[in-house]
Amino acid sequence: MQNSPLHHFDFRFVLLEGIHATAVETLATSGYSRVDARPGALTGDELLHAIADADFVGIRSRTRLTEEVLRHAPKLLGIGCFCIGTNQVDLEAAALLGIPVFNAPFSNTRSVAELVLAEIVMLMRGIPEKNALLHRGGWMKSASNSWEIRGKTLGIVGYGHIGTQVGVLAEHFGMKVVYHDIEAKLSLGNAHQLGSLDELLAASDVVSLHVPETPATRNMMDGTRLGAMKPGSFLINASRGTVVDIDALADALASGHLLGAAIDVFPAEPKSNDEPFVSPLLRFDNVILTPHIGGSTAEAQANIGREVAAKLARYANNGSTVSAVNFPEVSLPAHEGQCRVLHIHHNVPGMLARINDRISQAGLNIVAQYLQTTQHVGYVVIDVDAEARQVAFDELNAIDGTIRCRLIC
Ligand SMILES: NC(=O)c1ccc[n+]([C@@H]2O[C@H](COP(=O)([O-])OP(=O)(O)OC[C@H]3O[C@@H](n4cnc5c(N)ncnc54)[C@H](O)[C@@H]3O)[C@@H](O)[C@H]2O)c1
Ligand SMILES: O=C(O)[C@H](O)COP(=O)(O)O
Repeated sequence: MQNSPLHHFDFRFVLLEGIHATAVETLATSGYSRVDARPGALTGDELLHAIADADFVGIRSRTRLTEEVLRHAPKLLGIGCFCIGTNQVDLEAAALLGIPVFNAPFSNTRSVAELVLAEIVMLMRGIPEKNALLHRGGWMKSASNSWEIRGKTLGIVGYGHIGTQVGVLAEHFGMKVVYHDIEAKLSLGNAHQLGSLDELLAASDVVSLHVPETPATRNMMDGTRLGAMKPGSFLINASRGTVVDIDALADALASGHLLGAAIDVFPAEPKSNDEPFVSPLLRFDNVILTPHIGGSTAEAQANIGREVAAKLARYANNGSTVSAVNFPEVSLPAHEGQCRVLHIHHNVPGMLARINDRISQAGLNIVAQYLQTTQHVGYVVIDVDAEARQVAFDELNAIDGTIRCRLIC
């Protein structure tokens, strides 16, 4: 990793995956004009080459930033996930390399919730298969397997930002809402938290998944869990593709145990719009397939562009790490008239004493000091008078255990 007192307005931002233009506008407003914005996701050597010289990288859900990839970007100071999910980044490796990761935890949640509501109505009316048949010239005017959603039970798995909104919207349609979450949650409206996932599966006419990708949610909906759903019920997944065993879902649809599904996310997704999509679900007319567009609305993408770009710009020119998902969070005021030294270090015993010894031995006057730690990483921010900046930087940068040191004046 390179530690340097580079002027912060020289930073280079690389934005991949067609991040909304509001990101570039927001960075420009903050004084950053060196922005390389590209349309698609990159992999392999193309990715390494694109980010080799970047100070900041912006991605969405498709770009994998593994430890190996991060090690090929020695200047990298910060990562912006212009989406909710951050599972595509090795968060721990990033933290140990001194790289905070930011995301947009709320901006696209309403878009996902609206899509899920529409899918509940479509599935329970049998619209996907009627629509497919009609496109092939078939006419299936029938009320068989066609229901109002009023009075039916929606089971929400993962009652977070999206799950709660789905619940509220579903109640407006007259649905009964039950949910399962590993945390105790405040129930909105008349929603009712159930003690276990199995209880929820047995009670629900529609199950909608809104959990993050974690080891515990991987294949959470396997053959056994799908079998535990009510006969003739429906499954919706707009969370992460790894949460559902797709082959087991295909079996449950083929046997008629499930009457339909709406799937927006897949275990393997094409890297670009030019790659073909392959799935055992292609043969089912009663499955709504969407290409991971739950959060892809104009409103959501414009808001995400602004939100994450603002977080990156704030970290670049102020050092604030508020809402970083992998890093000690420090909220910093402006530092006009002073210089700010940002010191990221391994969180080992005695580190703060070492920092303060260095500062006092150098006779530096500290105007303000901020500290926050996580299990492995510590982040100290020190404001000093402008004339002391180089000494302060050199002293802190020389401390054993330093991961990264940066000066903002
Ligand atoms: N399809 C899309 O385009 C799209 C858009 C946005 C978000 N997402 C995905 O949707 C998911 C949910 O997003 P969110 O913003 O609501 O997240 P959130 O963090 O606000 O909520 C997730 C909830 O799941 C719960 N949870 C975690 N592990 C669980 C488990 N094993 N069992 C039950 N509950 C568990 C958490 O306690 C939390 O309440 C994420 O995976 C996110 O990446 C997809
Ligand atoms: O995590 C998210 O916010 C969603 O999965 C959307 O991802 P996207 O920005 O790649 O559409």
